[in-house]
Amino acid sequence: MTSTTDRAADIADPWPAPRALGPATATVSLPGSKSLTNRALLLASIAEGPGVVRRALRSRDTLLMAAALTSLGAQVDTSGDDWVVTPGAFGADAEVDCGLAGTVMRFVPPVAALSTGTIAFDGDPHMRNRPVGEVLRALRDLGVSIDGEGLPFTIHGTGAVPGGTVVVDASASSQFISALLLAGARYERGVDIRHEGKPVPSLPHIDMTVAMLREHGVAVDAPSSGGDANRWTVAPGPIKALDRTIEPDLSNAAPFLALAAVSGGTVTVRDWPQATDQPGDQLREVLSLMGCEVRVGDDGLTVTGPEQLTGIDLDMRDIGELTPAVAALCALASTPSHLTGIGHIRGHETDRLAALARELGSLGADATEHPDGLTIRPATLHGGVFHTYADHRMAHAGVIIGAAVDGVLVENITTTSKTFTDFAPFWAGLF
Ligand SMILES: O=C(O)C1=C[C@@H](OP(=O)(O)O)[C@@H](O)[C@H](O)C1
Ligand SMILES: C=C(OP(=O)(O)O)C(=O)O
Repeated sequence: MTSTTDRAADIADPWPAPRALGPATATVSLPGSKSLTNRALLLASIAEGPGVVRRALRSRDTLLMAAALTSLGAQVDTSGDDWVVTPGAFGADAEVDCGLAGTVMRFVPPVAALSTGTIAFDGDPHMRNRPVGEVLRALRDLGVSIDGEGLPFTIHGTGAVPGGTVVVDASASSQFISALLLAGARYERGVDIRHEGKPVPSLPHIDMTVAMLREHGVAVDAPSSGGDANRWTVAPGPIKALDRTIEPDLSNAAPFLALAAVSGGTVTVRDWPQATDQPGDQLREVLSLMGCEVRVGDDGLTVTGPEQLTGIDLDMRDIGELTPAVAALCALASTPSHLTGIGHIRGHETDRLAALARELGSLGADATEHPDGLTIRPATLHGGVFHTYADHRMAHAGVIIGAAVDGVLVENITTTSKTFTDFAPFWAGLF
């Protein structure tokens, strides 16, 4: 994990991003998915018996999730690659550090509400700006006692949650819906959630939640499986214990595949699943649209970059977390790009639309932010410092540009440890 001293050193001494001097060729095995690992850990902690999360991602976000569940009363053995989770009585008073992990700040409170203890939540300085009020409001409506409207907040558990129907505006984050669904089977009446508001982003992440709940034997109705639009229900009942294996993180594949795209090289990501709920799978389509050759074979997903990348017009509402990497590719494309549907990513690890426009612009890109997206036109880029705002995916954007442009320095490269421990040496090893 990155210490405060390491972070200070990174800021004083930004990391020279390796430059691809010819077509890059690489085959990589990537660490596990953050979204799958944190859902798997949480569900295992409230299941009927001990479970195993194989090939769990070991990174800041997942260790924070393991620590949070442990402080509630579960046992999470993170000593090997396969993490064993033993549910326990949730009764101790606890303090939960959310770090900068949306999945911890949104997913843990609905489970903490099952405790008889008092659970206090806080996190990194920027975490206090990220939206969570709707989750807390919904939990109050479902019968939970909470002090606070946003981070920091405290849950006063009584050992049971009545549950029932609730209306949520999830236009700021799909995680609001996933959070309530993940705990809902353990509520006395389950949950019946209706979304009211602008469209919900990142819908594939809610489908991931629904699929994993069903694998645990939970009965779920969802719009994507024939249910009413904007309505999700979970029936009360037991959560089966499971032994499951985590897929590689396909969103974190973005910089690696982008390396092929910007260098005209060929990169293979091993163990690309044939079928998956991860939105990162849509990189196949995005990279094809930009002119890459993309094929899935027995060895994984292979991308070969074109001579020149083509810009794209793309609604990214479903795949907002891919925006920094895609925006970096757009800044290197020979035609304009319009990325839309992503106003909500202003509430991610940083305001990603503002940060991308500023940082790509500081390297010479013609990038304009709009309320719900970015326009990026062709321009000649140059070196300079790329600031990351403690955002792992901003760092990915920086290294992608740095692979194609001389003299790019990425500030606070170790912020990548949020979802990828030792990213910098791994990335440098490809050059
Ligand atoms: O449920 C999840 O695991 C996630 C949902 C998405 O959040 P938003 O809906 O807030 O974009 C995504 O961006 C985030 O990286 C992970
Ligand atoms: C938005 C992201 O993370 P979080 O889970 O913290 O919301 C992300 O990883 O791009």
